[in-house]
Amino acid sequence: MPADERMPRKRPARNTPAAVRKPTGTRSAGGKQSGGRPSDEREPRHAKNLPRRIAWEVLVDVETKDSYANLLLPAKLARTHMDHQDAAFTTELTYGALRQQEFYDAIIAKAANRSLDTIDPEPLAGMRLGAHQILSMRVPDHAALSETVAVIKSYAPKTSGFVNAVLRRISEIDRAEWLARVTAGATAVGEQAIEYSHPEWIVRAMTQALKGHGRQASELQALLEADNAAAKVSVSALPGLIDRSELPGAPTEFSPIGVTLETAVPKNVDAVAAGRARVQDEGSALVALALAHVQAPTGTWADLCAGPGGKAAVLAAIAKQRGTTLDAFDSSDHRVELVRSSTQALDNVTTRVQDARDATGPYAKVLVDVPCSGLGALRRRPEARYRRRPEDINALAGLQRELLRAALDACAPGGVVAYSTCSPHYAETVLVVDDVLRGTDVEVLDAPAVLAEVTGADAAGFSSVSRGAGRYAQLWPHVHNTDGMFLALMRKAN
Ligand SMILES: C[S@@+](CC[C@H](N)C(=O)[O-])C[C@H]1O[C@@H](n2cnc3c(N)ncnc32)[C@H](O)[C@@H]1O
Repeated sequence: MPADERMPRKRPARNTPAAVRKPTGTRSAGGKQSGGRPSDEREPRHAKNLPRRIAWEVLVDVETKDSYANLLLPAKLARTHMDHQDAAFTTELTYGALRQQEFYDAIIAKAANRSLDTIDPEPLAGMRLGAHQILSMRVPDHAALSETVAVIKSYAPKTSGFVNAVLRRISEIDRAEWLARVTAGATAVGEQAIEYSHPEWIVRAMTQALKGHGRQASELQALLEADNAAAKVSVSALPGLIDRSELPGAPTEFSPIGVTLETAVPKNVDAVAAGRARVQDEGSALVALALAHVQAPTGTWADLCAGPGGKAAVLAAIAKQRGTTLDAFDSSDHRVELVRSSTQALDNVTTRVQDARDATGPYAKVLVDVPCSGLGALRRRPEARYRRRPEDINALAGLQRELLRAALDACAPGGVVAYSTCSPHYAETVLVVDDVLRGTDVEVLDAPAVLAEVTGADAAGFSSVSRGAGRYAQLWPHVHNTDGMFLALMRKAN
């Protein structure tokens, strides 16, 4: 395929208003597929059009089986022998179509002149895939159409004419004109929801999060755009096991132990395979590094919500350098298994399948990286935004508070607790810490200043300058190019 097919097309500036919301769900029309999908085992290794076929399969499974694209796609790619460019093209097709699904669905509903819940998942996935190539990538329209329809023809032949007709209609006008049509009459929030494919409640929550953490509401567009951009793949070199200079890629901007991989595939990096380095968002690395950096009494450290083990691996590596050990808890067997794998190169970790609310300690340092909505990591989990519900925030609020209280209880006098989320949502971050600390003599440490010492960057850039006198830290995808991690550091009284 020509090189420029693989490049995302630069998005033109947005314009006008209106509504339309996609329904998904049970389908009846659009033709039932009759070809059936082959299992991966039967795939010809160098099948023509493999990127589009794999992308289409992932989209169908995300829609029909609630699969996670960030788990399914790498597994499928690992079974092929694609070169780096084709793998990147497949990833852009899949993640791009998912990230902008609400926008494409609004367009498909208009172009097909029918409600989406009357379209079967297989042709719908083909339309989303085609729409992404036509409206957001530099794929020539004729290739986007014919190659996408060819995939549908092989596996759902009775629907290929329908997919072809809809994609043809989509290709007749440009993205800006479609945007104007599908947003005509929408409220300002509704318009942003469609244009950036974020459910309205998330648009509102992000606006509130920006304001709540002391930033400008005018940054919203940049934040939503960052959620729709491909996230870099970064790897952390576990301190004491390997130096980042020994890894391929460029040094990360903030984390002193990270590199950004440009062309290397993580599983092909020996140090990753051997457990001496780990794929990890830079923001996650910074949370672990910040806790490790703060002075505390000697003694064992704990990670109360450790699975799958990214931060635990960094903490354990540093704990080993300091002659101490890490207790890693998780309530899920499977997640503890992942922690064992992430810390395979270290011998100072005890894993515990246990509800961390029963942790006893005392621990010198405690990380509590609580279960959260994940709204800060939408760029890495492209379908998560459609699965999350506003009520999830309240559902997690009690557990988040209980886990933070348990962390403080399990912490030794004079010890340090780090509370973190991969969400900037105000109710999961500032409100939890403020609530739990009210009436206690726990000291809130200056997390932005600690991050400044770890990174060499200016503390103000990390600060959540709302409550907590600027002592909480909030990272942002559109500012730091990291996941949206929140960090509060606290010292228990002696
Ligand atoms: C945000 S993830 C942690 C990510 C991890 N720190 C990392 O960096 O790889 C939250 C974890 O908390 C675990 N969890 C949820 N409730 C828990 C509880 N009551 N006790 C211990 N772990 C819990 C979940 O199974 C999940 O693995």
